[in-house]
Amino acid sequence: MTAADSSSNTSPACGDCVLNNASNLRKLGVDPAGHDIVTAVAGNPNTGKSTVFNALTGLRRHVGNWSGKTVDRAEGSFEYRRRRYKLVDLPGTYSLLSTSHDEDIARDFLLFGRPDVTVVVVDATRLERNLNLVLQILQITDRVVCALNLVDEAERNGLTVDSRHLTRELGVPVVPMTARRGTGMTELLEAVEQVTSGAITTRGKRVQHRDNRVEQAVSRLAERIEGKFPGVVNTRWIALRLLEGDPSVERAVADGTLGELSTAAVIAASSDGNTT
Ligand SMILES: Nc1nc2c(ncn2[C@@H]2O[C@H](COP(=O)(O)OP(=O)(O)OP(=O)(O)O)[C@@H](O)[C@H]2O)c(=O)[nH]1
Ligand SMILES: [Mg+2]
Repeated sequence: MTAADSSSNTSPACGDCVLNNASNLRKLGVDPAGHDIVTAVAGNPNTGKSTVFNALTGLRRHVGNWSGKTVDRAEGSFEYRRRRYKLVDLPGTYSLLSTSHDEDIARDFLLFGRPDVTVVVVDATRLERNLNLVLQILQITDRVVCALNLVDEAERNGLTVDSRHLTRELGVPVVPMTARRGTGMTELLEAVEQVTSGAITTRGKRVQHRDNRVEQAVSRLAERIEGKFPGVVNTRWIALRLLEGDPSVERAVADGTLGELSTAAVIAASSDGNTT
């Protein structure tokens, strides 16, 4: 694997993450029983997520609902190098900000379900727009593999993406692929295996704020969140959302539900009372 950051060491091997986080996953409607690794598939709409999902699971998928919602959730399983993977297809989203149910679901699953690895499928022909979501996900988790899909389309349009450079820039493996033809699938599996086994460690790019005062405000607020809700994960991300005025996160802090392990469902439910 060419991940440039194999020397860095912020992402621990996570062979036991599923066990540690099983109850949270169940609360989010995903039962990891019988699996070693939970893998989320995220990405903008129409980037080939289902194509990747189907190729990996051989179409052995179960379609359910996110609890209390009518957004389809596809789950499937596969085995690779003697480990059982559960694959969870998240709704296609442009961002993780709280502007729609789909975004809430994707965000909450990544924040509180803490999958062992997230495959973010990006469209190589629309890289700039797609990287927005990748960068947002990297603020939440380092355990990411970027599937750079639709490389055939990009080539047809005269575009070449330097995936090694992108790997260095993002700090996570970027795997070029043409999922419709099955090209790059083995490399994707290998990258997923290496990230989850700890064979390579990743250090996702963190967005730095140029203004020092913003950084200080985020740190101070994150400390206070940690003080008020000990053990809550991703305090920095929550602090940023509060500073941006994210209404669902504001509500979860104000009514104390942020401290509950079922926060995910609470945030999603309080941000939009309707099921779509
Ligand atoms: N040319 C090309 N087309 C692809 C590739 N991968 C997927 N597609 C096509 O892109 C379209 C969308 O693929 P999907 O797998 O449904 O994408 P998705 O991200 O699941 O879409 P949503 O669930 O609607 O967000 C389909 O017509 C696929 O056949 C690829 O590598 N190259
Ligand atoms: Mg799909």
